[in-house]
Amino acid sequence: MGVMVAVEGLDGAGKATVVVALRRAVEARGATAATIAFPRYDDDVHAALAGEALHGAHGDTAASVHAMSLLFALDRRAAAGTLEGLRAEHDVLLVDRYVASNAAYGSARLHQGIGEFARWVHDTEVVRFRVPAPDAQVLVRVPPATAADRVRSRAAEHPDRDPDGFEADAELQARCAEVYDQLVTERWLSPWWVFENRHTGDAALTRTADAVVDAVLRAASAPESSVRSDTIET
Ligand SMILES: Cc1cn([C@H]2C[C@H](O)[C@@H](COP(=O)(O)OP(=O)(O)O)O2)c(=O)[nH]c1=O
Repeated sequence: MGVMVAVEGLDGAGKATVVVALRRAVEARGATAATIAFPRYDDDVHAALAGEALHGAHGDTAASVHAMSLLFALDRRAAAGTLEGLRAEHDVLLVDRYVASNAAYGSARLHQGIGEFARWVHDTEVVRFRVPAPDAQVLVRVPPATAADRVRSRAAEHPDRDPDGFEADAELQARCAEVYDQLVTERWLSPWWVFENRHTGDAALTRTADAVVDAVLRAASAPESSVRSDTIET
Protein backbone atom coordinates (compact mmCIF):
# COMPACT_ATOMS: atom_id res chain seq x y z
CA MET A 1 0.00 0.00 0.00
CA GLY A 2 1.47 3.34 -1.09
CA VAL A 3 2.00 6.34 1.16
CA MET A 4 -0.75 8.92 0.82
CA VAL A 5 0.44 12.54 1.07
CA ALA A 6 -2.05 15.42 0.99
CA VAL A 7 -0.76 18.82 -0.17
CA GLU A 8 -2.57 21.77 1.37
CA GLY A 9 -2.43 25.56 1.32
CA LEU A 10 -4.14 28.80 0.39
CA ASP A 11 -5.48 29.54 -3.06
CA GLY A 12 -2.46 30.70 -5.06
CA ALA A 13 0.07 29.11 -2.67
CA GLY A 14 1.60 27.05 -5.48
CA LYS A 15 0.24 23.61 -4.58
CA ALA A 16 0.19 22.36 -8.17
CA THR A 17 3.84 23.35 -8.68
CA VAL A 18 4.82 21.68 -5.42
CA VAL A 19 2.94 18.50 -6.35
CA VAL A 20 4.94 18.30 -9.60
CA ALA A 21 8.21 18.85 -7.68
CA LEU A 22 7.27 16.18 -5.10
CA ARG A 23 6.37 13.77 -7.88
CA ARG A 24 9.78 14.29 -9.53
CA ALA A 25 11.51 13.79 -6.18
CA VAL A 26 9.67 10.48 -5.66
CA GLU A 27 10.51 9.30 -9.18
CA ALA A 28 14.17 10.33 -8.77
CA ARG A 29 14.33 7.68 -6.03
CA GLY A 30 13.10 5.04 -8.44
CA ALA A 31 9.67 4.93 -6.79
CA THR A 32 6.34 5.51 -8.53
CA ALA A 33 3.93 8.34 -7.83
CA ALA A 34 0.29 9.01 -8.71
CA THR A 35 -1.49 12.33 -8.33
CA ILE A 36 -5.11 13.35 -7.86
CA ALA A 37 -6.65 16.77 -7.15
CA PHE A 38 -9.78 17.76 -5.24
CA PRO A 39 -12.37 19.14 -5.91
CA ARG A 40 -12.86 16.80 -8.91
CA TYR A 41 -15.00 19.36 -10.76
CA ASP A 42 -15.10 17.30 -13.99
CA ASP A 43 -15.61 13.86 -12.46
CA ASP A 44 -18.03 14.25 -9.57
CA VAL A 45 -21.42 15.92 -9.42
CA HIS A 46 -20.94 17.15 -5.82
CA ALA A 47 -17.69 18.86 -6.77
CA ALA A 48 -19.33 20.37 -9.85
CA LEU A 49 -22.16 21.77 -7.72
CA ALA A 50 -19.68 23.23 -5.22
CA GLY A 51 -17.69 24.87 -8.02
CA GLU A 52 -20.83 26.37 -9.53
CA ALA A 53 -21.96 27.60 -6.11
CA LEU A 54 -18.57 29.31 -5.62
CA HIS A 55 -19.34 31.27 -8.79
CA GLY A 56 -22.82 32.33 -7.64
CA ALA A 57 -25.12 29.49 -8.74
CA HIS A 58 -27.54 27.40 -6.65
CA GLY A 59 -29.11 30.14 -4.58
CA ASP A 60 -27.79 30.36 -1.03
CA THR A 61 -25.71 27.16 -1.14
CA ALA A 62 -22.36 28.99 -1.01
CA ALA A 63 -23.51 30.99 2.02
CA SER A 64 -23.79 27.78 4.05
CA VAL A 65 -20.45 26.64 5.42
CA HIS A 66 -21.77 23.17 6.19
CA ALA A 67 -23.51 22.72 2.82
CA MET A 68 -20.34 23.61 0.91
CA SER A 69 -18.25 21.34 3.12
CA LEU A 70 -20.67 18.45 2.63
CA LEU A 71 -20.40 18.80 -1.17
CA PHE A 72 -16.59 18.75 -0.98
CA ALA A 73 -16.77 15.81 1.45
CA LEU A 74 -19.15 13.82 -0.77
CA ASP A 75 -16.70 14.26 -3.67
CA ARG A 76 -14.00 12.58 -1.53
CA ARG A 77 -16.42 9.89 -0.34
CA ALA A 78 -17.15 9.00 -3.97
CA ALA A 79 -13.39 8.89 -4.66
CA ALA A 80 -12.56 6.40 -1.89
CA GLY A 81 -12.32 3.44 -4.31
CA THR A 82 -10.18 5.42 -6.76
CA LEU A 83 -7.84 6.46 -3.94
CA GLU A 84 -7.44 2.89 -2.70
CA GLY A 85 -6.72 1.73 -6.27
CA LEU A 86 -4.03 4.38 -6.81
CA ARG A 87 -2.44 3.54 -3.46
CA ALA A 88 -2.37 -0.12 -4.33
CA GLU A 89 -0.56 0.54 -7.62
CA HIS A 90 1.92 3.26 -6.60
CA ASP A 91 4.51 3.89 -3.91
CA VAL A 92 3.27 7.42 -3.23
CA LEU A 93 -0.11 9.03 -3.86
CA LEU A 94 0.02 12.84 -3.92
CA VAL A 95 -3.33 14.52 -3.27
CA ASP A 96 -3.76 18.22 -4.15
CA ARG A 97 -6.21 19.42 -1.45
CA TYR A 98 -7.92 16.93 0.84
CA VAL A 99 -9.91 16.73 4.08
CA ALA A 100 -7.88 19.48 5.78
CA SER A 101 -9.06 21.98 3.14
CA ASN A 102 -12.55 21.55 4.55
CA ALA A 103 -11.31 21.98 8.13
CA ALA A 104 -9.25 25.06 7.26
CA TYR A 105 -11.71 26.92 5.02
CA GLY A 106 -14.83 26.05 7.04
CA SER A 107 -13.23 26.98 10.38
CA ALA A 108 -11.93 30.22 8.86
CA ARG A 109 -15.35 31.05 7.42
CA LEU A 110 -16.89 30.52 10.87
CA HIS A 111 -14.15 32.62 12.54
CA GLN A 112 -13.09 29.57 14.58
CA GLY A 113 -9.70 28.10 15.28
CA ILE A 114 -9.35 24.32 15.31
CA GLY A 115 -12.37 23.28 17.33
CA GLU A 116 -15.98 22.31 16.82
CA PHE A 117 -16.03 22.63 13.02
CA ALA A 118 -12.79 20.71 12.49
CA ARG A 119 -14.17 17.95 14.74
CA TRP A 120 -17.36 17.85 12.63
CA VAL A 121 -15.25 17.51 9.47
CA HIS A 122 -13.33 14.64 11.05
CA ASP A 123 -16.48 12.88 12.27
CA THR A 124 -18.27 13.34 8.94
CA GLU A 125 -15.49 12.50 6.52
CA VAL A 126 -13.16 10.12 8.30
CA VAL A 127 -15.54 8.38 10.73
CA ARG A 128 -18.87 8.40 8.87
CA PHE A 129 -17.86 8.53 5.18
CA ARG A 130 -14.71 6.46 5.75
CA VAL A 131 -12.60 8.74 3.58
CA PRO A 132 -9.07 7.35 4.04
CA ALA A 133 -6.87 9.44 6.33
CA PRO A 134 -3.62 10.66 4.76
CA ASP A 135 -0.30 9.27 6.06
CA ALA A 136 1.26 12.72 5.91
CA GLN A 137 0.26 16.27 5.01
CA VAL A 138 2.33 19.03 3.47
CA LEU A 139 1.41 22.67 3.98
CA VAL A 140 2.64 24.90 1.15
CA ARG A 141 3.12 28.09 3.09
CA VAL A 142 3.31 31.53 1.54
CA PRO A 143 2.35 34.94 2.90
CA PRO A 144 -1.38 35.46 2.16
CA ALA A 145 -0.54 38.63 0.16
CA THR A 146 1.74 36.61 -2.15
CA ALA A 147 -0.96 33.99 -2.67
CA ALA A 148 -3.50 36.74 -3.46
CA ASP A 149 -1.14 38.26 -6.05
CA ARG A 150 -0.85 34.89 -7.73
CA VAL A 151 -4.64 34.42 -7.80
CA ARG A 152 -4.96 37.86 -9.43
CA SER A 153 -2.30 37.25 -12.06
CA ARG A 154 -3.76 33.80 -12.82
CA ALA A 155 -7.17 35.42 -13.41
CA ALA A 156 -5.59 38.06 -15.67
CA GLU A 157 -3.81 35.38 -17.74
CA HIS A 158 -6.89 33.14 -17.99
CA PRO A 159 -10.07 35.21 -18.38
CA ASP A 160 -12.14 32.02 -17.84
CA ARG A 161 -10.56 31.69 -14.37
CA ASP A 162 -12.33 34.47 -12.49
CA PRO A 163 -11.46 34.35 -8.77
CA ASP A 164 -14.20 32.39 -6.99
CA GLY A 165 -16.00 33.50 -3.82
CA PHE A 166 -13.28 32.13 -1.48
CA GLU A 167 -10.34 33.32 -3.60
CA ALA A 168 -11.69 36.86 -3.75
CA ASP A 169 -11.97 37.14 0.05
CA ALA A 170 -8.60 38.36 1.36
CA GLU A 171 -9.65 38.29 5.01
CA LEU A 172 -10.86 34.71 4.68
CA GLN A 173 -7.53 33.69 3.16
CA ALA A 174 -5.63 35.36 6.02
CA ARG A 175 -7.74 33.54 8.65
CA CYS A 176 -7.34 30.35 6.70
CA ALA A 177 -3.54 30.70 6.85
CA GLU A 178 -3.81 30.86 10.66
CA VAL A 179 -6.01 27.75 10.81
CA TYR A 180 -3.58 25.83 8.60
CA ASP A 181 -0.75 26.73 11.01
CA GLN A 182 -2.86 25.36 13.89
CA LEU A 183 -3.55 22.15 11.97
CA VAL A 184 0.22 21.72 11.62
CA THR A 185 0.84 22.40 15.32
CA GLU A 186 -1.85 19.92 16.37
CA ARG A 187 -0.71 17.30 13.83
CA TRP A 188 -4.35 17.14 12.70
CA LEU A 189 -5.05 13.69 11.12
CA SER A 190 -1.33 12.97 10.53
CA PRO A 191 2.16 14.44 10.85
CA TRP A 192 2.60 17.60 8.76
CA TRP A 193 5.56 19.09 6.92
CA VAL A 194 5.66 22.76 6.06
CA PHE A 195 7.01 23.51 2.60
CA GLU A 196 8.10 27.15 2.70
CA ASN A 197 7.49 28.28 -0.87
CA ARG A 198 9.70 31.30 -1.35
CA HIS A 199 9.39 31.27 -5.13
CA THR A 200 13.16 31.51 -5.40
CA GLY A 201 13.49 29.28 -8.44
CA ASP A 202 13.52 25.71 -9.63
CA ALA A 203 16.69 24.64 -7.80
CA ALA A 204 15.32 25.62 -4.39
CA LEU A 205 11.98 24.00 -5.20
CA THR A 206 13.70 20.75 -6.14
CA ARG A 207 15.86 20.76 -3.00
CA THR A 208 12.89 21.41 -0.74
CA ALA A 209 10.82 18.74 -2.48
CA ASP A 210 13.68 16.24 -2.04
CA ALA A 211 13.91 17.03 1.67
CA VAL A 212 10.14 16.73 2.16
CA VAL A 213 9.94 13.40 0.31
CA ASP A 214 12.88 12.09 2.37
CA ALA A 215 11.18 13.09 5.61
CA VAL A 216 7.78 11.73 4.62
CA LEU A 217 9.12 8.38 3.43
CA ARG A 218 11.35 7.99 6.48
CA ALA A 219 8.41 8.69 8.80
CA ALA A 220 6.11 6.33 6.87
CA SER A 221 8.60 3.47 7.09
CA ALA A 222 8.94 3.89 10.86
CA PRO A 223 5.46 4.87 12.03
CA GLU A 224 6.15 3.83 15.61
CA SER A 225 9.06 6.27 15.93
CA SER A 226 8.26 9.65 17.39
CA VAL A 227 7.54 11.53 14.20
CA ARG A 228 7.11 15.23 14.61
CA SER A 229 5.80 17.82 12.23
CA ASP A 230 8.57 19.94 10.77
CA THR A 231 9.30 22.97 8.62
CA ILE A 232 11.51 22.37 5.61
CA GLU A 233 13.10 25.15 3.62
CA THR A 234 16.27 25.32 1.62
C1 LIG B 1 -11.26 20.45 -1.78
C2 LIG B 1 -11.81 21.58 -0.96
C3 LIG B 1 -11.71 22.89 -1.39
N1 LIG B 1 -12.21 23.90 -0.64
C4 LIG B 1 -12.11 25.28 -1.14
C5 LIG B 1 -10.72 25.80 -1.30
C6 LIG B 1 -10.79 26.71 -2.48
O1 LIG B 1 -10.96 28.05 -2.04
C7 LIG B 1 -12.02 26.29 -3.23
C8 LIG B 1 -11.75 25.72 -4.61
O2 LIG B 1 -10.75 24.73 -4.56
P1 LIG B 1 -9.43 24.84 -5.47
O3 LIG B 1 -8.58 23.66 -5.30
O4 LIG B 1 -8.78 26.14 -5.22
O5 LIG B 1 -10.03 24.79 -6.93
P2 LIG B 1 -9.68 25.71 -8.18
O6 LIG B 1 -8.52 26.59 -7.85
O7 LIG B 1 -9.38 24.74 -9.25
O8 LIG B 1 -10.95 26.48 -8.39
O9 LIG B 1 -12.70 25.34 -2.43
C9 LIG B 1 -12.83 23.65 0.58
O10 LIG B 1 -13.28 24.57 1.27
N2 LIG B 1 -12.96 22.36 1.01
C10 LIG B 1 -12.47 21.32 0.29
O11 LIG B 1 -12.61 20.15 0.73
